[in-house]
Amino acid sequence: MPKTRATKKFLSPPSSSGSPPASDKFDASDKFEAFDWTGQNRFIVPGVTRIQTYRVDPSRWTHLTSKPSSSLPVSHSSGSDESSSSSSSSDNDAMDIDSPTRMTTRSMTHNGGAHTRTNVKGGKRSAPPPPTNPRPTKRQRTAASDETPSDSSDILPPEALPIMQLPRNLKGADVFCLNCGRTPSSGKCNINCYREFRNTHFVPAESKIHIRRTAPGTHYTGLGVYVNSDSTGFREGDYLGEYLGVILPPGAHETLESDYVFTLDGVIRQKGDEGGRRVTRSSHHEVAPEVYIDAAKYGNWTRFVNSACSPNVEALTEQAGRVRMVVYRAVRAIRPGEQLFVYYGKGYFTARRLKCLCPDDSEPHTPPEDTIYVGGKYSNVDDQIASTMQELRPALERLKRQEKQERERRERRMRRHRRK
Ligand SMILES: C[S@@+](CC[C@H](N)C(=O)[O-])C[C@H]1O[C@@H](n2cnc3c(N)ncnc32)[C@H](O)[C@@H]1O
Repeated sequence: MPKTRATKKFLSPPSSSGSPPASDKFDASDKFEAFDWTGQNRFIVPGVTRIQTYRVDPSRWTHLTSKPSSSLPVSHSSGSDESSSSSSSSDNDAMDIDSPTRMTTRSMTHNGGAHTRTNVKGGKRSAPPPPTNPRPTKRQRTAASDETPSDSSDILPPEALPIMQLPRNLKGADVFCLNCGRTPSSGKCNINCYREFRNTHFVPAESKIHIRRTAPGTHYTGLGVYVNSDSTGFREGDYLGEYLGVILPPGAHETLESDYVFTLDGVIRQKGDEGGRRVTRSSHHEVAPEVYIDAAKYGNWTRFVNSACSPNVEALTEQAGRVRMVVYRAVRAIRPGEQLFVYYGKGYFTARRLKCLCPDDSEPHTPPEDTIYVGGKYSNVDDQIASTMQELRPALERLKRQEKQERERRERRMRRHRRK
């Protein structure tokens, strides 16, 4: 089965997201509407019963950020003792993931990225280092804090980027649907593969987790995701959930001041296949652009997963059917009471002039240099890119050979035709 990592990349300018929320009380009047993950009521989750996505109520958002901090009702031990702090949390302090009316967040803006899986056999993917964003303009800052959903012109149609048209001549062992094992281009693998993949591979993580404030003080990282103490926890390799959000058009992330943007690495595709629709016929192939999933305004519980230098969760890009998705998967068994952590990478923190406050270190610290967390270990970003390119090369060369053969066949046919 081909596997690719998604690299979580964080691209945004510094944010002040380290400060505690102004209010830590959640009540039933906090309204959170369920949306599909594009915000356009169209996307692909039908048939998946436990998926819940939320739009954070804009007025609540403003309310939270404009009010001065109130005292915290429950104190948690900080940093390394995350699991014990989690189990000591009171009900008031926790939001059950199944209770959207109690869910809330702080007004943070940031950009992220994900590890990538590709559809190329053995293809392990890592993303190039994130571009450094310019300081946002006033207009950009205003747009980022705008309470209304992004202008619809900013949002690609749901079928656009996550449903990538795969190169038709990547065949046989090259391209698999992770669900059915068929080649998407065979026509037999379709959107149902995505649904089935979710239904069969994902554990019902939503029923095992809750979101609550992390330990106040030095290691305060806002809200975090914890495994319920009365649950069985997760096993290594469990698929926990999909990173949901608004799909941004290429380049849009550069102007956004969002702390929630995940990057889905590009895949090889046929030139002209834009957003899963064949636009022109062309014999050229290219690596499809990265896709950005912004969970600042639309998303699910995965947006609350904090970063740690030794994470227990990894972000992968999976391909099921023609759908690519960023998924969170447990890299080790995760016990009840533990907080879920994914590794954001150093770039995230340096771009925001933040120190990592993860429990792996008793002091605020800078995460490991230029690394991404792939396959249970840290790897140098450049090495990962090089090895990814190395892995892609045979597939690209095969494509070129196939194109050449096809061209020659066509020319022979034409010649025969002319002779007649
Ligand atoms: C994707 S959000 C995670 C959820 C967030 N804690 C919240 O309350 O919405 C990323 C933000 O959480 C905080 N954060 C997460 N991990 C952190 C860490 N290891 N050190 C410091 N801040 C962290 C930062 O403020 C960061 O911008």
